[in-house]
Parts: sequence; C-alpha cells; structure tokens
Amino acid sequence: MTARNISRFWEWGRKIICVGRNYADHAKELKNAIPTEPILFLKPPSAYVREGSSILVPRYSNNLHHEVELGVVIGKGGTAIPESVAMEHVAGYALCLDMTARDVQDVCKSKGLPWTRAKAFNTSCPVSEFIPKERIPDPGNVTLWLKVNDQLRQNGCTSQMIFSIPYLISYISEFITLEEGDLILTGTPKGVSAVQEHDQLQAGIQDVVTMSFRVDRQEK
Ligand SMILES: O=C([O-])CC(=O)C(=O)O
Ligand SMILES: [Mg+2]
Repeated sequence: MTARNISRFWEWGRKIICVGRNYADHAKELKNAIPTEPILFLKPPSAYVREGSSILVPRYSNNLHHEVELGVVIGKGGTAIPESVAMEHVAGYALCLDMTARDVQDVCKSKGLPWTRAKAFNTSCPVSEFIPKERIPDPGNVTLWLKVNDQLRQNGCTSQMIFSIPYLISYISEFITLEEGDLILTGTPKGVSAVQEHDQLQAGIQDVVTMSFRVDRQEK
C-alpha cells in the first residue's frame, strides 16, 4: 500500500461530522430556531464525490437541495481539545456541499426522526481538492458562493457563523475523538434551493478554489 497523503483525505474512510444551522440567515429561511448549542449529524465516507463524477438525486427524493459549506480537515487527532489550541489540529480545508433531500428531511423533522436518509446518501458530500491551511489564513472570514446553471444562489461569509471553527473542534472532540483525515462541515449560509437532473453546480471559496458538478438521477 502506498503512503497515505492528507491531500486525498476522502480516500481514508474517516468521519464526516456536519454542523447544522450555524448561520442565522439559513436557520431563518427554513423557519428553524437559532441554536444555542451546535446541532450535529454525520455522513459516512461513502457520501464523498469528487469532480468528474455526478451528484445523484436519490430515487426517493424530489427536492434535492445544495448547501455550500467550508470543510475543515483534521491533521492532528485528539479528545477534549481546548479551544485555545484547536487550530493546531487543522491540516487544511475543502470546499464541500452538504446535499440534502429536503423533502425527506422535512418528514424526518416532523416525526422527530434522525436525518440519515436525507443527508447521508451516496454522493451527498461533494468535495473540492484539499486546501492547505496556509492558503486560508483567516477561515473565519472567507466568502463561500454557489451557482446553479450560472445563476448565483448562495453567497455568504464564514464571519456569519454562530459557532467558530475552534469552538466546534473543542465541542465535538469532547465526545467524539477526532482523527487525522476527519472532515467537519461547518454549516451553510442562506440561499439553499432545489437542483434538478442535468443542472450544473459551480461553487467556490473567494479566489482560493472553485469546483463544478453535474447533477444526475440515480439509475433504477
Ligand atoms: O439541513 C439543514 O438546514 C441544516 C444544515 O445542514 C445546515 O444548516 O448546514
Ligand atoms: Mg448543511
């Protein structure tokens, strides 16, 4: 086996930990309360999809939404990491989409059930190339944007996050040991909307990275 390289962290099979409602403007657009504590859920590593492959609309959904998010790639693992040293545990970043079957999530929410089928399906986590830490000196102040068929849908700044990256690393690692290669999705700003088969999504982190994905339907 060849040596593992963090720049291909998605091949390592590590955890994907997602933060929900971390931007007040997005919580409001879906008529959710603004959280006083981070809301967390998980995606399996089988959710990863890379440029060149398509995002697949699950057969059971008719309302697949895009959510553009800053991903934080863990470089040094730890348990109960203090907020003051949390950034030392970061290897870099990735631009991510938290693809969400909103119709399925709405049913889960109304029944008080987990969001797994709405959030964790195959191709629900498109990721960009790995971005080394030095290329984003202030991850708490970068612009994330997303276009569907060249129309701007999301354009938000990470300065609007309710819970900061160091706080999230500390909060999560209190009860989930973080490992090298884990990815934290830090939540989406407002502007989420539905995508259809054959749509082209393009997303970016200001001038740091861009990525594009095509949407297809899962075959029968
Ligand atoms: O599905 C949601 O609205 C929660 C979420 O992932 C986010 O806010 O990024
Ligand atoms: Mg999200």
